[in-house]
Amino acid sequence: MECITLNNVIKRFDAVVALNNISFSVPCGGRYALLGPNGAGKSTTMKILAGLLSQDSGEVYIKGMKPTSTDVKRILGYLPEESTPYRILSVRENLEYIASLRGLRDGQSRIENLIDILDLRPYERMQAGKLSRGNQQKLALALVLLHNPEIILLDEPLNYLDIPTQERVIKYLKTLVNATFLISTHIMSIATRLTDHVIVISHGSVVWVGSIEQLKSLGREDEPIESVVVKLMGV
Ligand SMILES: Nc1ncnc2c1ncn2[C@@H]1O[C@H](COP(=O)(O)OP(=O)(O)OP(=O)(O)O)[C@@H](O)[C@H]1O
Repeated sequence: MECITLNNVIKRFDAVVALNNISFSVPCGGRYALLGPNGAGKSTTMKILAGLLSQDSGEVYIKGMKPTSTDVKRILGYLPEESTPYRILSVRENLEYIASLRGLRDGQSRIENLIDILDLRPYERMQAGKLSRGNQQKLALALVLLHNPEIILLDEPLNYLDIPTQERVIKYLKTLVNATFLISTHIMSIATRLTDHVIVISHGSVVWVGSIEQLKSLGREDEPIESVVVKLMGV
């Protein structure tokens, strides 16, 4: 079954065609990276999938449902590229507020667990607006993962994180074996560690889809995977 589907999606911002008839799908349980040069349309795609932007034409489904539907909001976790938690609430208050909005029965235990996994314990009483950028990113990730979403859309998830935290986050995301992932990133090592398939887009259209193994096999022996991706992007 497909958990993420885009069929012939077009999105314009005035004269700019951000998405130009883009189509791809991610099977349920799939772990896909979305790669593309600056301005290719990755964040626009993610925002449409999260129900925050509407397409001009084409079809978009999350598990067969429209992204704006309440049922999708229950099962989807979306991390935007520049995520900002509620600045005047503390780390713990942010988590408690979202747990309560989502009506989570196991909210308290999930909050404790994520505070530990993301190493937020020393900052739990600090206002989010006073956190370092990296600690804000950790909180943003915790807020996205709090309800144990089935479909996880992450736009540059490891931005600002120090290396030990990157490793913790990678380890944790790997434990979520039943979730469907679409991860937009510019960093190939993040794609290869967190996903097993890639969708390469350029100028708002898909130019290549395949497994990381297939991607590697396109290059010469010892050719860095980044170099293969650059050729596919046509930049
Ligand atoms: N709100 C907006 N208003 C006008 N143009 C926009 C808007 N959002 C995106 N665009 C344009 O749409 C195109 C695709 O942008 P998008 O942010 O989706 O690309 P991206 O692949 O995420 O880029 P990057 O890797 O630089 O983050 C770009 O030309 C961008 O300038």
